Amino acid sequence: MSAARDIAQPQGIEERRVSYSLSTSPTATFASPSSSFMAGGLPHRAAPKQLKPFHTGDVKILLLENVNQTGRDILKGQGYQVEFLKTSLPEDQLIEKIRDVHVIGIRSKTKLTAKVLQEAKNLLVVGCFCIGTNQVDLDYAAKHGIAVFNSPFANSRSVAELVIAEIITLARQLGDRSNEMHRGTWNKVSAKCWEIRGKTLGIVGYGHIGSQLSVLAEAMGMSVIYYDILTLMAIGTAKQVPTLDALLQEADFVTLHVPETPETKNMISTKQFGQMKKGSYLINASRGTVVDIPALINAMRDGKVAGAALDVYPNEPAANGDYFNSNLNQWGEDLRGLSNIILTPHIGGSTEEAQRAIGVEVAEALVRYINQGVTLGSVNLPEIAMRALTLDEPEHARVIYIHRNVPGVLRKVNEILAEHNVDKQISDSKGDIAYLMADVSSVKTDDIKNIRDSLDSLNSRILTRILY
Ligand SMILES: NC(=O)C1=CN([C@@H]2O[C@H](COP(=O)(O)OP(=O)(O)OC[C@H]3O[C@@H](n4cnc5c(N)ncnc54)[C@H](O)[C@@H]3O)[C@@H](O)[C@H]2O)C=CC1
Ligand SMILES: O=C(O)CCC(=O)C(=O)O
Repeated sequence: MSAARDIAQPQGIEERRVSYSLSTSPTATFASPSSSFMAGGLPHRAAPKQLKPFHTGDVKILLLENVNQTGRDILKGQGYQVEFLKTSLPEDQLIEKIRDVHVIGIRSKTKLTAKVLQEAKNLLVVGCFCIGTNQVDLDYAAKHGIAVFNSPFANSRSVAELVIAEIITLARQLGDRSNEMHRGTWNKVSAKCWEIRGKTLGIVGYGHIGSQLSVLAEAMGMSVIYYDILTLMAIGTAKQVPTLDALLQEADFVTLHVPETPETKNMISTKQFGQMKKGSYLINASRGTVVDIPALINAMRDGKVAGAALDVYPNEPAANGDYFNSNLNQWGEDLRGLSNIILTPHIGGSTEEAQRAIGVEVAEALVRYINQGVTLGSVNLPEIAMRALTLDEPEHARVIYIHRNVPGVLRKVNEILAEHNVDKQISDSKGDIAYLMADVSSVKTDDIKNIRDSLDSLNSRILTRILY
């Protein structure tokens, strides 16, 4: 890692607080967290000091995939240079762009693989303006001192509401009836159209979305069962079942809310469709790799599955347009030809409320990390928060040392820091990676340079940042 990854808090820029309308109603407002939270999570009377690193230079941020205005405003408000694009980028263009930036903001489509990240010599931090982080090589990022943040639940309610809409839409074949009417055909039928009251919803993955959905479904008179690799407290009268097979055999509607992992790849395939009740329904708003789509097509053609709603696909286009064709996914035409199938373009989290909240949450996490080194909410580094330095402390510096988690490092670091007054220090590890933060007082520019040079010379070093 090069020392160039120390970046500047541009001087003379005030940290601005922003309020946004993030409502459950169009008129309500939501204020972002208080400044004491911004200052590192602990109440403190003096104004937090604007930290700048040893080497100055403007913070360059690339925001892809139409990150919400709220996030853009917060980052621009800091005086950072923000480049904004509505789409994701193909790998070659991404590599060109990422070389130059300190921060990249993405959603679910941009693949930050090891190949891409190894070109990102200045990259300090990735902001995933979404829940899923499967699109980022988290391990590679951690091993190279690149922090990754996401928004763990700001769009959960939006996904849960979409799924509720889909359950009724499938049960009543609303998609097909609406399409027929659009073509001028009146087709008033009740055969194989059902109420959802009294039916069983099987939720696979009972996390933020699954559990939220459970409450909504019970409120509409459904019975809820769920399967999760963890033993989780049931909400309402929902019941955890011990195996996926047990869930598939009992549920009238199966809905998937698991992350993309090696274990969830093709989790629902021919064998699992075989276990499902005849005439049941499948909903997937998790990740496209979780369902084996050719197997779904067969199960629907056989009548085993009476309807399906898909929001996610193994391959998704980078931008809006006429891209959802057989070039993208070879089974595209077959899927579109089925009856009672709802196909949506990965919009589970696409509501004004969710996108605004995500914009605020992730942008604020990025600002805290850039300006203060605080890792609260990071998905790949240990979570560290320490009271901010304040304007009352003129000759202080914050030392951040990201290192390999091997024996003896703290002794060596503290030998280096021992010549100075360490006001506060904190260290934590996550797997192979450890993160140390120390505030030292009465340091002059030469001291800061010496501290950095000494830390940089340690074998365990991944990244040194000094903010002062
Ligand atoms: N369609 C869309 O726009 C959106 C899709 N998502 C997707 O939904 C997924 C779930 O989101 P959350 O509920 O917020 O995640 P979460 O992390 O809160 O919950 C996921 C649950 O799945 C469980 N799980 C993991 N592996 C499993 C396995 N092999 N079998 C059974 N259970 C397993 C976990 O233990 C956890 O309880 C995200 O990872 C993301 O991929 C999230 C937001 C929007
Ligand atoms: O809104 C997006 O782009 C992605 C939503 C999603 O899948 C997520 O939050 O994980």
